[in-house]
Amino acid sequence: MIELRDVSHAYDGKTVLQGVNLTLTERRIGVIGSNGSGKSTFVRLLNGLLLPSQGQVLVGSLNTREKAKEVRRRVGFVFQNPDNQIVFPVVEEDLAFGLKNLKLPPAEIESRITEVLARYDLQAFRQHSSHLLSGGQKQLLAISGVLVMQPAYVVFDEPTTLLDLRNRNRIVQVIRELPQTVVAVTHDLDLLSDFERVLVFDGGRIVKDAPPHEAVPFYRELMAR
Ligand SMILES: Nc1ncnc2c1ncn2[C@@H]1O[C@H](COP(=O)(O)OP(=O)(O)OP(=O)(O)O)[C@@H](O)[C@H]1O
Repeated sequence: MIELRDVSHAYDGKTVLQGVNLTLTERRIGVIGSNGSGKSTFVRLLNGLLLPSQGQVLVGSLNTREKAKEVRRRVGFVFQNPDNQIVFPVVEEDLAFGLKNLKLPPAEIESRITEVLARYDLQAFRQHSSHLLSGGQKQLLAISGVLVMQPAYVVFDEPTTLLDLRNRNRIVQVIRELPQTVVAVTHDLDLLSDFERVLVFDGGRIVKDAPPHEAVPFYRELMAR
């Protein structure tokens, strides 16, 4: 469970998120809203990438303000652009980085990397240059880098925006199959069809919190005004 208690956030004195009180227990939670409505700010608060200017964010019993490292281990974050996430020049090294930081035994590191590469059909790319992968493969590698850490939650910030339709469909399938709790910011409304809960942001506030069959039409109407 992730809980936000009276959370607000400001950048340089300008409030962009206000009065957010939420308990997130569902397995699939979507976040939609216009450009600049506060979606990315909201999801960055969930894993302690950002700390709230006011209020508290709790992941289980962990306060993001006090337990940043533990929170980040439990809440993985996949950025819109995999180039911002892929750090190492070789696929295998990129996947091993976080695991080595955890000081896991080499055999455990090896088995986690082998498993995730097999899961996403990337075995042939193990020794490949990570930055020479295709856009879709890079997004899979970025997701793999998060999954090897075995987080309980995975947050996606616009995971399909940069992808062509085939790769977009692949990533949608990957998200569907994840056993983890997923929170996804998206402008790709079809992605949300099987989600349980959708939060609609407008001007830094949540203006609708409902299942997709209610929240998506509400958002379409809001954008048509
Ligand atoms: N690091 C920052 N410093 C200052 N202002 C910021 C920063 N990040 C975001 N903002 C501002 O905060 C507001 C909310 O931005 P945020 O990125 O959370 O919105 P968003 O809903 O994710 O938008 P988009 O759909 O365009 O990605 C915007 O006005 C944005 O310009």
